[in-house]
Parts: sequence; structure tokens; C-alpha cells
Amino acid sequence: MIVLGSDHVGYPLKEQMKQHLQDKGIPYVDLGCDTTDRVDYPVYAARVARAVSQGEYARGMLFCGTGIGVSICANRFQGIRCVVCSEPYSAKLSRCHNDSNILALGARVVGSELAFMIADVWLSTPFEGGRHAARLEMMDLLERGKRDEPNQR
Ligand SMILES: O=C(CO)[C@H](O)[C@H](O)[C@H](O)COP(=O)(O)O
Repeated sequence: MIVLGSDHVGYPLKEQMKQHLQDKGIPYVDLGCDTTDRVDYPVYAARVARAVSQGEYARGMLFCGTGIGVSICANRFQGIRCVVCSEPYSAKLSRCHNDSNILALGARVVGSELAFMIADVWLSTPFEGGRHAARLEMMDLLERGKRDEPNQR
């Protein structure tokens, strides 16, 4: 189950992505918005990021004009690794190396077919662990205020 959210600019692409996920048998929960009337993206990015941060869902997707605003907001939450992707390679490596848990897409940047391709790669790629896990731990320590700067291994 993945959790979805968008602002008004990302709403149409989110609706298309919902149909794509449904066609692939991937369950989702949509936390809004449900309109193309102007709203504020932090409201919806926070809903998704909080749900993932608190462990209610393992993965989320956010949509806005560029994907940047929602990702900046989402990454304010503990344990969130939200990435903005506009092609599949970065989406793949964000999973392999960074264990990204929220994918942000820009509706003014990518069309629906490319968005579907990015999402398919992102949803199907596992985290590699190993040395990459050690680097995530470095960042977790930073996030928890346990380090002023990471120590080189
Ligand atoms: O695209 C964005 C920049 O990150 C934002 O996430 C919003 O989608 C955009 O700022 C909304 O713009 P509007 O002029 O308020 O419609």
C-alpha cells in the first residue's frame, strides 16, 4: 500500500497515476488534494510525509508543479528520504543507494507516460544495503542531532 498526495497542480497527474496503479494491482491511499483549485502544497506533502515517517505506510508519492516544493516539505520529517525524479535512472538509483521512501513528480515537468515509467522503476527496485546503509545511518545521526558532521569510515 502506498500513500499519495498532491497540490492542485499535481492533482491531474496524481489521478492518472492512481489509474495506473489500479491497472497494475498496486493498492494506494490518497490523502488529497482533490481539486485543481489553488491549495498550498505543504499541507498535502506533510500528510504523506507524516504517514510514512510514523510507519503507517512504507512508501509514498507526491505530486506538484515541479516536485520540488513537496519534496522540500517532505524531507523535513524524520526518516523521510524524498526524491524528485524526472527520469527512470535516478529513480532506480534513489532506491538502490538511498532507500528513498517518497517519490516526488513534477506535473509541469514530466508527462504521464514518463511518470508511469519512473514510478514503475521506483516501486520495483530494492535497496542494496551494505555500504549504502552505513551512509544512511550517518545521515540518521545527523538528523537526530547526534553528530555535527559524519565521521569518515
Ligand atoms: O511547483 C511548485 C514549485 O515547487 C509548487 O510545488 C507548486 O506546485 C506551485 O508553486 C504552485 O504554483 P501556483 O502559482 O500557486 O499554482
